[in-house]
Amino acid sequence: MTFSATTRQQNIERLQNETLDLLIIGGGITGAGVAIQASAMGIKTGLIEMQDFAEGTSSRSTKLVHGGIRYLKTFDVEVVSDTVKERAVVQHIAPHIPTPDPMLLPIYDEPGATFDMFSVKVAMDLYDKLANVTDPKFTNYTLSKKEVLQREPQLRSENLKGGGVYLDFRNNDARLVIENIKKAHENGGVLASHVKAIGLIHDDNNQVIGVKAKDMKTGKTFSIRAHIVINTTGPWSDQIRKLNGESEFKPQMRPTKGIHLVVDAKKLTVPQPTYFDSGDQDGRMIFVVPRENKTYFGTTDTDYHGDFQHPTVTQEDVDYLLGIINNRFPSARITLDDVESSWAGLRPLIASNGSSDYNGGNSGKITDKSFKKVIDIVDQYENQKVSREDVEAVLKDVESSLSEGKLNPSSVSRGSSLTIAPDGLLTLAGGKLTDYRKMAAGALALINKFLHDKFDQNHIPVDSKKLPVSGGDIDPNNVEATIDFYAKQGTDNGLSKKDALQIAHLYGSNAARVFSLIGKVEAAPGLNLAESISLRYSLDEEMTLTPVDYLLRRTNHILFMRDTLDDIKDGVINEMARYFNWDSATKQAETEKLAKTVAESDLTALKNNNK
Ligand SMILES: Cc1cc2nc3c(=O)[nH]c(=O)nc-3n(C[C@H](O)[C@H](O)[C@H](O)COP(=O)(O)OP(=O)(O)OC[C@H]3O[C@@H](n4cnc5c(N)ncnc54)[C@H](O)[C@@H]3O)c2cc1C
Ligand SMILES: O=P(O)(O)OC[C@H](O)CO
Repeated sequence: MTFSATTRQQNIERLQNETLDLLIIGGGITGAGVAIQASAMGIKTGLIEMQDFAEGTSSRSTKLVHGGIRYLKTFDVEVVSDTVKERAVVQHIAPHIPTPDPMLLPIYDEPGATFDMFSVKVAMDLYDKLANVTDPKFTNYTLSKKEVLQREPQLRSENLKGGGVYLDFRNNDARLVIENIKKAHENGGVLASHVKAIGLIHDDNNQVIGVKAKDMKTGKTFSIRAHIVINTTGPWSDQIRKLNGESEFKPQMRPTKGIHLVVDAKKLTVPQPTYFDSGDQDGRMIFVVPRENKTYFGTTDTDYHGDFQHPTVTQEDVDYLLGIINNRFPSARITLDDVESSWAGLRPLIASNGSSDYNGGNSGKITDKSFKKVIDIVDQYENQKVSREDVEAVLKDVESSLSEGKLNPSSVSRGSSLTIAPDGLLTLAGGKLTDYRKMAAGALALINKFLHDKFDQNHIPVDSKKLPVSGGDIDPNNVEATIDFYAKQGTDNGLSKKDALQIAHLYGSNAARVFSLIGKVEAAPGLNLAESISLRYSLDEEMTLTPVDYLLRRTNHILFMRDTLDDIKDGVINEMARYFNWDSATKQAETEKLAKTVAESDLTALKNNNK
């Protein structure tokens, strides 16, 4: 089903001229999850995303679908319980994306260790129980020190006590977003990338009835009308909430930056995803994950106040991660020059989330000073010396100062929150990518109620656990066999098995649509047939508008296939220039944007500084 640059133009026209039931601001995983469910329920749904879909946090994660076993240590059992159960759900609705891949958790006997051999078994048993993991192929087990070193001989052996192995899933975060977006489009949703909400529109009762929007490609501004508006802008959530001019605006978000570095697997070899304490007693745990023939590792967790659209990797971030990796894998001796690619993203943490709280509650501790303030003001109120408003003012002040006892970023709960502002603006923020479906289901229950109560609409809820994403028409219990089946359509039409499998793994059941281009699409100059049909499909059906969209988010070329990137990038640019009929200035600008993105990814500036 066409979902192209032309569709984008048509959808912008529709957004200007039709009143929606629901407008979603933000096209990361949270917005995409709301869009697929709302559109499937027959709710007239629009979504605007100011960048490319998934260009925010949802393409910059650790690329896992996981329950966060470390959150058990801060007793965030609710987050773990919700997210670990969601792993299997996401794998069922998007079988070609999350892949089960048991995590190895080496245990070191050192101060501040998150787990020891006893507690890791307890945690893994709880983790499996919460997720109802019963398949002996995936239930957890422990390893002796010798067994751990047999698996990962580069690991430091001093103080190593053994390890735990438990099920988690590797993921392609940006692919999960675009497959939700495409399905929402297939369901009748009206979605457009590079459209930014720049203002809220209110009726005479100061209720939000739409947004002022800006086409970021043309600069043209226009209005979009909707009965309900939901803010799913992740780290940007406060910026949207501020648009309604709330006089007593209190920030809700506490964005923290996390970075990842990618090296060749020959430099750092792990047979499976591996997860261990940083060793710095900072509450951090670090992932090391194999991907294609690379290994990536991360992540940091530092409060961030910079440019949300361009979080960058700093020398300090690199030093921190390389220090940890070279301590844990002493023979690897990874240096900055070994880094082939990288990425930086912002967690949309809820500031008031205490370390053991979920859904935006606030079990954070307040200081004695604030506690005394509350007691005094209530005492004065009881003696009719102050008004109720005076009490409310103090309580509001204390609530916002909950971040007084600012938790270490890694102790802040990864829970989500769904809030309604006085003008009716909904905000769905926080959480993890893993529980996007559940977060969206919660929001849809509220949206459906509003549409019923205020607009007399009756939409039958869908079981989102059984709502496959685009490309997800695959037996979740028989993924490899189904992928092989699809790949055969490629080899039957002359593709190599490797190329056919790569397309089938990336596009799932949509691989059939990609292979149907064979015979219609020639191999473009500088590209082989497989890359040419993959690119054409992405241009026609994934609203791919730029080379960066294709090489960074729709495929893994920039992050995990760096060896062949230089061979194909000119072919991609030339084919897109032909497809879009770019003039030379546009082609030059897109070429420069790609070069800038690749230079940022491979840390050229830091490497030059170190010369
Ligand atoms: C380093 C790191 C590692 C992580 N690892 C994992 C992991 O492995 N597994 C996991 O489950 N979770 C992980 N997470 C968490 C997960 O990535 C996030 O919870 C999730 O991606 C947030 O998605 P979102 O849609 O809420 O936000 P985003 O993906 O940021 O989407 C918000 C979108 O809103 C758009 N936007 C902003 N303002 C406007 C506007 N005015 N108009 C229109 N659009 C606008 C932005 O461009 C953006 O695309 C990680 C996060 C980080 C930072
Ligand atoms: O938010 P953290 O600290 O659990 O880190 C995110 C991980 O890298 C994957 O979820």
